[in-house]
Amino acid sequence: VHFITKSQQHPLKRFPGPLLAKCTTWYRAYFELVMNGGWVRQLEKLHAVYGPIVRVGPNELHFGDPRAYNEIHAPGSRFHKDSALYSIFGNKAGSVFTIPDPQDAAVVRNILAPYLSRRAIIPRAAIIQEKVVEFVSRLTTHTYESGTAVNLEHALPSVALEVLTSLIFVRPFNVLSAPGFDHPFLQRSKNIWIKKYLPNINNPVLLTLMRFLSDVDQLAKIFADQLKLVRADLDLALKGVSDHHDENLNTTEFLGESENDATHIATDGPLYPYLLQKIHSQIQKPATSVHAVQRLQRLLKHRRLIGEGFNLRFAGTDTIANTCVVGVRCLLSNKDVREQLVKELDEAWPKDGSDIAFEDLEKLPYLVLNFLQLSQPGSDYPPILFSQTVVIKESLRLSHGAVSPLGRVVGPGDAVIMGETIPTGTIVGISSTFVHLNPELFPEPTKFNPGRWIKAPPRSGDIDLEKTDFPSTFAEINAEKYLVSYSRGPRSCIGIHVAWCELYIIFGFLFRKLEFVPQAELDPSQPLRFDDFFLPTFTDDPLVVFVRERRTSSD
Ligand code: HEM
Repeated sequence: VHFITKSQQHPLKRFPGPLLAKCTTWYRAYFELVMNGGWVRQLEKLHAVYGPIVRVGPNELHFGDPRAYNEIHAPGSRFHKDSALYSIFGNKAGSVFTIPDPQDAAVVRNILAPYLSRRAIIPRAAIIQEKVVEFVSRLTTHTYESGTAVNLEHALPSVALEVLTSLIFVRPFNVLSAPGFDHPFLQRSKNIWIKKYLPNINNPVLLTLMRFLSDVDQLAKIFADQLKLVRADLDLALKGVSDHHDENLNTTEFLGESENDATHIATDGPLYPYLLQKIHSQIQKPATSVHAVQRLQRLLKHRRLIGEGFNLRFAGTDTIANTCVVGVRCLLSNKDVREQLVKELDEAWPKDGSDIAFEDLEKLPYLVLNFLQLSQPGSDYPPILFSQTVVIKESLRLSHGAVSPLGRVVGPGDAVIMGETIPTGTIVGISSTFVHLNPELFPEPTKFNPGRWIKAPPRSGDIDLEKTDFPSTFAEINAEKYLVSYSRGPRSCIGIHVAWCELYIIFGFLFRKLEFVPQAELDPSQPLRFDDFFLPTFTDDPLVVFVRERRTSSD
């Protein structure tokens, strides 16, 4: 917690903001701790009062203009992550996610990238499909006749966790079988912010306070159980290379001298054998400097390897689940869009009773004249190829990725953001909601309208889509630039290919195989709300449905 005593000398003095926020970080803490994640809603109010750049802390600025997103998260940016913010995710071991310096993070990202690449995910799509098919089959017991509706806000996180752990671990977490999809591993902390403000949780006084404010004890046990599973998976991989290991692994001892050819490292198996071999092969490369070898060896520490696996388990679960919950909810309350999607899935699905392959789902070339007419009545655009992609993009837009501003520290040197010189060391951020809900970029921003992602082919006299800087209408923008759910720049999501593959399969199978009947009617005008960093976007109606199997003539 920082207090500013000589605010008149402060380099951020010229930026407007509430007096209390200029003096202390407890201003923000109040919204994060007491209002349980109400910070983003408060930011909206602050921008309405103070304009596009607000001083929201003694050393922190928040931007309200969507253009700032791509400047703060620019390709090649050297800005560090705000370590106070990321300390809330810090297990002791750490992982790529919590490394502040993008250059240090790049070392780990380069190791993980081939494993999470599109090339590596294609052979593993069958694993995802198998789990999604199991999920679909479990959902089918929740029929109207059985009287047991299912809460998809629990069920969808279950399949996301099961898929992710099946992809990366030898032994998946096996959460799908929990009654009502209510597995303890799916519990989330009610107050994740506490660690940011009270980082030294070993202090007994702070620990007592944490216990009072949070659900720390119960969650500690749930986390410990999951850590045990991750550790067992690592141990299994280590067994594969040696019967012995300790905290400081000597890679040569474990993997032998011969395994130094990166091309033989399997990217389509579990995480740990891949990681061990990949790091080892880099260490073996003759060109690797002593410094780099030391850095790589640090990554091989037992705790550090566990940290990486544990982080992937979290990074790749709630994010996917949130996108699915938002997308399914919006599809269920938008009959026209849903029917169009289902019709196109039916047309694309093999007619021999087998299931569609991921690569075919991904490039479903649906003819969408009807759809386009729905979204742009009276338009004279020719028929356009459409795909499930736009439904997923719209779900990603409305689920935002992470809603809390992903704080970055300006430097080295001052930076220019939105035309203003920002002094080095300043924490800067912009919540993705300020991009995704901007009405100039996305007219009627709270409305679920996948048609908005269909880029009409330019006609003579149209402006150049790529060159236009900031649009006055959506048709003029390069919209992809403003879909920031996976963030942008050097710290953007490294699991994006895994995520897309999962989303295609989950959406495709759910709507091809099942029909959902909400227990209570879903009101499409209900605003999607968001609290906190992680928690799903939601409305006041829970997403409780009865399920019916769909049969078509080809089944
Ligand atoms: C719809 C799904 C997903 C969304 C919306 C999403 C969103 C994001 C966002 C916004 C970030 C940037 C966070 C930051 O700046 O601190 C991020 C980072 C990350 N994501 Fe994802 N993610 C998704 C799925 C996944 C999956 C499936 C995986 C792994 C298999 C994954 C692994 C990671 C990792 C390791 C990082 C940290 C990268 C770094 O710090 O350099 N994500 N993700």
